[in-house]
Amino acid sequence: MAVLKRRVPMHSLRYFLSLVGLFSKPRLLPWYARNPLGWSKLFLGTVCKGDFTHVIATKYQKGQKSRKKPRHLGPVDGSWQERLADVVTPLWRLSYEEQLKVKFEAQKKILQRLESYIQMLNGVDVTTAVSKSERLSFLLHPIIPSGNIVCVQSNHLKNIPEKHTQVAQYYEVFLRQSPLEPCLVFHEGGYWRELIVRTNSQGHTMAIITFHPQELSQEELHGQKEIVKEFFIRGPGAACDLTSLYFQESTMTRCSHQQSPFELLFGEPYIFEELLSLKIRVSPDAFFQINTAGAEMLYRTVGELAGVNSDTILLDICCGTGVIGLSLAQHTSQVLGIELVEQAVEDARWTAAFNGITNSEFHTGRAEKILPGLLKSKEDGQSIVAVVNPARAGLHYKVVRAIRNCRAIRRLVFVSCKLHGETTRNVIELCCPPNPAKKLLGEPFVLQQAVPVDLFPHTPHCELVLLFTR
Ligand SMILES: C[S@@+](CC[C@H](N)C(=O)[O-])C[C@H]1O[C@@H](n2cnc3c(N)ncnc32)[C@H](O)[C@@H]1O
Repeated sequence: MAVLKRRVPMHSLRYFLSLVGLFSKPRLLPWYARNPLGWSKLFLGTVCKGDFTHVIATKYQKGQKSRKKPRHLGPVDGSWQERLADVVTPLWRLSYEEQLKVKFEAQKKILQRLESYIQMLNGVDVTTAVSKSERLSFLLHPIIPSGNIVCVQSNHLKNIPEKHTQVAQYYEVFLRQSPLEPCLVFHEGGYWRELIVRTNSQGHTMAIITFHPQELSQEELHGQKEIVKEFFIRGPGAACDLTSLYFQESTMTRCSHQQSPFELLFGEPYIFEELLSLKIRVSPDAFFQINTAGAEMLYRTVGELAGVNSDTILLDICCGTGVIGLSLAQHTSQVLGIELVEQAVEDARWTAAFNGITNSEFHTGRAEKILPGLLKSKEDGQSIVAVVNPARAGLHYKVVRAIRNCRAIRRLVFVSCKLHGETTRNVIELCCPPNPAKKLLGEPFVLQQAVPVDLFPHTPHCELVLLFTR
């Protein structure tokens, strides 16, 4: 059995005791464009060609004849370890310089397609030589490398810290001795589901176990919690020296704290991180960037592009634990944060109070519900800078519409972890000519600058910071 990380989530590393990931189809990545057509065709994945695994495998196995082998009997190309590395960290064979080049070109291609589409919407003839050229009308900065590349040898995957590997390995020991089956495929039963490990720069470690209770009684469930707690306090797992162990009983694939509470089995309830001179509190349900040094580079970039001053109201939409707004609070008149996850908002309020920040206000709930009303109450001529940092699903169209129709917002910083699908639609709706049918009435934004920031070395993921003004 191997301990695998199945995907690269934004806020933590999850481990699954399953080889399922290795058999999944190669995922297509959006870096190869064909002809620019409609935006949905352009950006929704249908025009992608190839994937990193394929490209790298081709590069390294030229001249080798392909052999057919049954998929379940053993590795076809290279060792299992290499295949796993190809799936989880497809760029691992490239030098870091080469990785940055690949990522920069990928971001540039996406921006070129986006720009020509926006030009087309605005009536520019995209067949002319200038618009067909590779030049962009806005400033695309060189990619900012990850601040701190940590290449720890842990299960041979370069993006997993040693501590995470250690906790995952002890969890595996625990699972092997448990009479209850692990839950490998959600709908196929089993109890022990995911392990999420979070570490901070001081080495404090929070582990969160999600567990499917199946038919267990409350008493039996209590018994299991005691057993796993004992394993990590006094049993072999004590070697991990966990700062906290959380347990979430979960009958859905994903549950918020409200749906099913994170129960602290032992230790400290929070983990703290030092970033941009702030001490930040992080709860188990709150998002936090996985690469703190890289995140600092990202937030500095956002701060520079936001260009706030003491008269500015800074809107931090999808603010998580509030780091972006709070790191700029002293340069603004007020910070207004909106965030869906209640624990993250509580963290943001705690962080503001602990760091002596008194000009911030955080709202819990969906941005699409809160923002329109919040903007109405601020229509007194004061300039507003908006920063949006949505999850991969992008912003709800009501958020885009509220921003677009608020005259006080002349400057917008959009942090995208994946300029794709809905996020591309967001950008188009921010920049297209006024469209009464869609209630997009305000002046269009113009993309001025784009800065790719690499938070995820060895993987194809890259953050992109976009500055729009009007
Ligand atoms: C990529 S994270 C960014 C968080 C924060 N800016 C940071 O850097 O830590 C996206 C955040 O958006 C929140 N979110 C998702 N959907 C939302 C919605 N409809 N309204 C408000 N926040 C939402 C998530 O809970 C998550 O905290």
